[in-house]
Amino acid sequence: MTARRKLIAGNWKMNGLKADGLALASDLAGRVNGAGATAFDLLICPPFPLLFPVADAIAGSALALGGQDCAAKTSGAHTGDVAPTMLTDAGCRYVILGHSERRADHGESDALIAAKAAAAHAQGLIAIICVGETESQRDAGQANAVVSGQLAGSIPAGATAANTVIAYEPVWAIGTGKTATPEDVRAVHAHIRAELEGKIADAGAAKILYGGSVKPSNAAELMAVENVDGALVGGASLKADDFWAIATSCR
Ligand SMILES: O=C[C@H](O)COP(=O)(O)O
Repeated sequence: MTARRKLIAGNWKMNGLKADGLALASDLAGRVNGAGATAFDLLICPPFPLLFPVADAIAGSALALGGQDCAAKTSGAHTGDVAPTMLTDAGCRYVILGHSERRADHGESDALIAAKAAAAHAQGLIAIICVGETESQRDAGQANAVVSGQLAGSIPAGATAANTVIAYEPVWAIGTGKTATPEDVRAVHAHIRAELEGKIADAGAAKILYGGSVKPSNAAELMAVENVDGALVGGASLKADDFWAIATSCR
């Protein structure tokens, strides 16, 4: 099996003001700095207004920074949008794209997500492309088909294992406390691994994260599942102790 270093990503979503974000980021940077060699890379994705101050707070640390979205365009008359260059200017290495909350709240299509990912790649960002089925789709036995369609439509030409991470997030498990069973996760991640062939260069080295109610009590079991190469964590990433416990459960 290809060895893939774990990535533990914290998606703060629309939570926290400057003081909260700086305290959390500084706490995590201190833990990363003091940990020595780890089995994981740690990433935080704060809301846009916090990127610059958080970048200053974690400067010199191995804690990585990412955005929660970016535009498909590089600049211009696009009110409210944030260009990939603005993320790199703020010190970001990663950007989350196609999160189910963006797909639902903003009507983002697979084609738009692919365009955003291509724009992110052009600026040297690593795109974390999110996929996952709803509860009704799972109940109808469509989980793999839905994920296949999202992968086919959302991964741009030029994607490689170095510039693209896939996050499998079953919508029904996000923020609900319902976690997919290790067997559910194993089956979908194996399906995604097979689907990446031909869509991502060096597909066997591409990371596939699991997201959806990951917490300290279930992290070790989930992170041990084959083809689970880390986690995309929402609620539990807002508490340093919980997020660090999830990360250090990686072996
Ligand atoms: O991006 C993170 C996911 O939506 C998971 O969120 P959650 O850990 O709060 O369920």
